[in-house]
Amino acid sequence: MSDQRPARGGPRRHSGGTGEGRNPTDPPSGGADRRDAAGRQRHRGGADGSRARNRSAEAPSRRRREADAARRTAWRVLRAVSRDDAYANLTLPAEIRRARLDRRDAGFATELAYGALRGQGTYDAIIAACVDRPLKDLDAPVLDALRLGAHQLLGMRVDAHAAVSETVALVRGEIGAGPGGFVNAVLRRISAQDRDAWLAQLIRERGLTAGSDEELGLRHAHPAWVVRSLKQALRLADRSEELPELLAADNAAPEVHLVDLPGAGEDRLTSAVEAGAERSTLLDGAAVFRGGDVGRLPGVREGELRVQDIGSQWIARALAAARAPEAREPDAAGEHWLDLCAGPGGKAALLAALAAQQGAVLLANEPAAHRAELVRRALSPVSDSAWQVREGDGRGIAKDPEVRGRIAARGGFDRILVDAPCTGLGALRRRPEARWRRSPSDLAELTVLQEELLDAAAEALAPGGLLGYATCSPHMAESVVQVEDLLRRRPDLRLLDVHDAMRGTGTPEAAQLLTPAPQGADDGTGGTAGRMVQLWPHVHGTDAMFFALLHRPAEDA
Ligand SMILES: C[S@@+](CC[C@H](N)C(=O)[O-])C[C@H]1O[C@@H](n2cnc3c(N)ncnc32)[C@H](O)[C@@H]1O
Repeated sequence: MSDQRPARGGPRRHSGGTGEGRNPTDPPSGGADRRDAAGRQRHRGGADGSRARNRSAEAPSRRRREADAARRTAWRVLRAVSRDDAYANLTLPAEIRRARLDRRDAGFATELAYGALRGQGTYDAIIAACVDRPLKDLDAPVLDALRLGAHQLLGMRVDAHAAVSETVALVRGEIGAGPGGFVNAVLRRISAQDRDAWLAQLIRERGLTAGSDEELGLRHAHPAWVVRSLKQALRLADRSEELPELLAADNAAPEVHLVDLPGAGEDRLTSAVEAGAERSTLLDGAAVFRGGDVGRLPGVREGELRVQDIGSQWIARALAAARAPEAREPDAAGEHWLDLCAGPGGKAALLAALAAQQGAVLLANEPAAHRAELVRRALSPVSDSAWQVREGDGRGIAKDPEVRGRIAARGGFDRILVDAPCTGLGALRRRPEARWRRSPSDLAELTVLQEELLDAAAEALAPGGLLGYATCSPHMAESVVQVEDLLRRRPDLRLLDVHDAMRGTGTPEAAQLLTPAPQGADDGTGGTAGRMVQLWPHVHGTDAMFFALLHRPAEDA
């Protein structure tokens, strides 16, 4: 049996629990498989379909047949992601509720599922080195279990014995007895060396050069094309040497950030601070919460205290506070604001609250009906005289007769936010599976949509108005290049230095962290990047949000 042979790559670190194990080169799938009454797959075992004779060193009565609830929850999340293209951040809370996990187990399931998903590319490379066939030939449920096992062994402080035996129990309970031996044997091979040793082996075997996109991608579990995009964006910001830090930050769980909607009544932030949150050092009205269940904080259920990345808050506040160069009015009273891509309503809620304070009104636009409903819900704590939701394609907004009627007197909207659909490469911390699901081909479609939304916004902008363009992606094609292209198509627009508005709304500490890209740098973008802001997880603790501010000078200015 394979577990009796020295494992590849070094001495065994532990003896393993079940003692059961088939050679990992035995197929776990194929014609020999059958399903039980519950539709779960049962594996008969060997390549020839004969019943496996892998017996545990433990007595059968002592072999665990069921996984613990936390591991089962994590496995279900991985199954939903790989089988149904589900989003882990939506599936996980539902699975945690379904399994009624307590706080500790919920934390374990979260770390397990998110870590296995984030690390998938690297774990798959390691698993592939332990089996003799392409991973696509493994049963998907078995592969998901192996990923969970690999993350426990190489990415968490889980005892190796427990990692192997509990994962095998998970496989037995959820898939069938047959693949239990296979999984046991593969995990034992994986456990033979630690993550660094595995990386060194794979890098050596693949002949990867240190610091290459492929080597960094393997080391930090990012596809090479994503590494390349982030590298380019960092170079533009004169932060090239920070790439490993950024990649590492993408693999860390983001902190929970809170925003207290201004004008919503009591000071919810103070209550949150009393309950353990810390006021943000970057932005007034924001806090960081590390205390677990955010739902128990006063105001969260009512939607007045909201979970929102500080980068998003900062952008909404900067747009609301920005002043056009020729602005005559001291404030935004009487202005019409537009959030063109509002769903699910994070920035729209803050914008609406700020609009209400300043005597402006916000139109929040979102084409997807269910997301438009989320926007309505997000805006509900704010007086409904300050906002309205439009359900429709943002590209047609300037031609919508109802919208035209509303803004006719001002000649357009005074402030527009285009928080465009994008690859989300700036929010990889939040969406653990996204990096493996996205591909460079997504860019082609998204950049066309971004361009069309920007054109529509420019058309709907009033003379003297401000247009904010945000993406949750530092990819140059979705950020700086979009703005450059818009300026070429619309010579009536001017690019403002958005640092002024960002510094004006952030704390002095935040202002210090805003280092503009070198002006006039030979960056292939015309040197305008210095007037746009790129936030970074490893610098600002926010998502890698991009923000640029444009202005349409009034004709008489
Ligand atoms: C990045 S999200 C916006 C996030 C939002 N601003 C927030 O802070 O919660 C982009 C949104 O644009 C919407 N969208 C997609 N196509 C659109 C279109 N043609 N016009 C307007 N919005 C669109 C998506 O449904 C999605 O809700």
